[in-house]
Amino acid sequence: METVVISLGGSIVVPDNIDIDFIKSFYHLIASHLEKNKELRFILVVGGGGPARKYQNAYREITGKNNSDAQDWIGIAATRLNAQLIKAVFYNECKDPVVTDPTEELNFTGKILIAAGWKPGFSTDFDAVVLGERFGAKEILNLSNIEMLYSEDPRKNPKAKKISSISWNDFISMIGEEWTPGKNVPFDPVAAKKAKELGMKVILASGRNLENLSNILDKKEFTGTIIQ
Ligand SMILES: Nc1ncnc2c1ncn2[C@@H]1O[C@H](COP(=O)(O)OP(=O)(O)OP(=O)(O)O)[C@@H](O)[C@H]1O
Ligand SMILES: O=c1ccn([C@@H]2O[C@H](COP(=O)(O)O)[C@@H](O)[C@H]2O)c(=O)[nH]1
Repeated sequence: METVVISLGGSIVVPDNIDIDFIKSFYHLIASHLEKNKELRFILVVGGGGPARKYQNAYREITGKNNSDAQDWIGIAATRLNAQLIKAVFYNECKDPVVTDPTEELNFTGKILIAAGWKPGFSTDFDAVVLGERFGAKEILNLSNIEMLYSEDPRKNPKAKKISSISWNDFISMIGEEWTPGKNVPFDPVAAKKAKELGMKVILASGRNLENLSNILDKKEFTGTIIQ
C-alpha cells in the first residue's frame, strides 16, 4: 500500500471564504485516483487559511499583544475546523477521527486519514512531515496557492524567478529558520528542518491546478518545485 501525504494548504481550502468548487473538484480527483489505484491511500493534513490569519490578526488588534502560543492555538483551532469539513466531505473514505496529535496511536482503517494542527511552534507542514515519517512516506506533496517556489515572494515581486528544484540548505537559507505564527511561506522552516534531517523530498505545487495534481499522482511530468 502506498501512502501519499498531502499538506493541503488552507490558502486553497478556505482562502477567505470556503472554496466550495475547489473542495468538490479535489474530492472527485482524489476519489478517482483511489478508484483506479487500489494500492493507494492518502493522508490529508489541512491548513488554517484565511480564518487562521483573520483570528490571529483580531487577537493582535484587540489585545495589542503578540503572544506566539496564543496565536498558534488560534491557528490550530482554524485548521481543526477546516479538517472537520474535509473529513465530512470524505465520509465514505474516512471513518477515523481527525488526527490532532500525529505522534499518538492512530487507526488508519479507510483510504483517507485527515489531520489538523497539533501544538504551537510550527504549521501543519510539520505535522505532515511527522505523519510522513510514521507511515514510511519518502515525500510530502505540499499544495498551496502558488504553482512553485520563486526567487522571492511573487506577491511582493512579480518579476521573481521560478525555481523548479532546490536543495534543503538553499531553501532554508531563503525562508529563514525562525517560526512566526501564520507565516506565509511555501513550506514552514521547522518542517523544512525536520524533512531535511529525514532525507525527505517535498513537492511544492498548485492545489488548484487539478490536471497538474493528477500528473503528480500518476508520476508524470508536472509543474512545481522539488526540494530535496
Ligand atoms: N519564495 C517564495 N516563493 C513562492 N511563494 C512564496 C515565497 N515566499 C513567500 N511566499 C508566499 O507563500 C504563500 C504560500 O504560503 P501560505 O502559508 O499562504 O500557503 P498555505 O500553506 O497553502 O496556506 P496555510 O498556511 O493557510 O495552510 C504564497 O502565496 C506566497 O505569497
Ligand atoms: O501543528 C500546528 C499547526 C498549526 N499551527 C498554527 O496554525 C496556523 C495555521 O496553520 P497552517 O498550517 O499555517 O495553515 C499556523 O500558522 C500556526 O500558527 C500550530 O501552531 N501548530
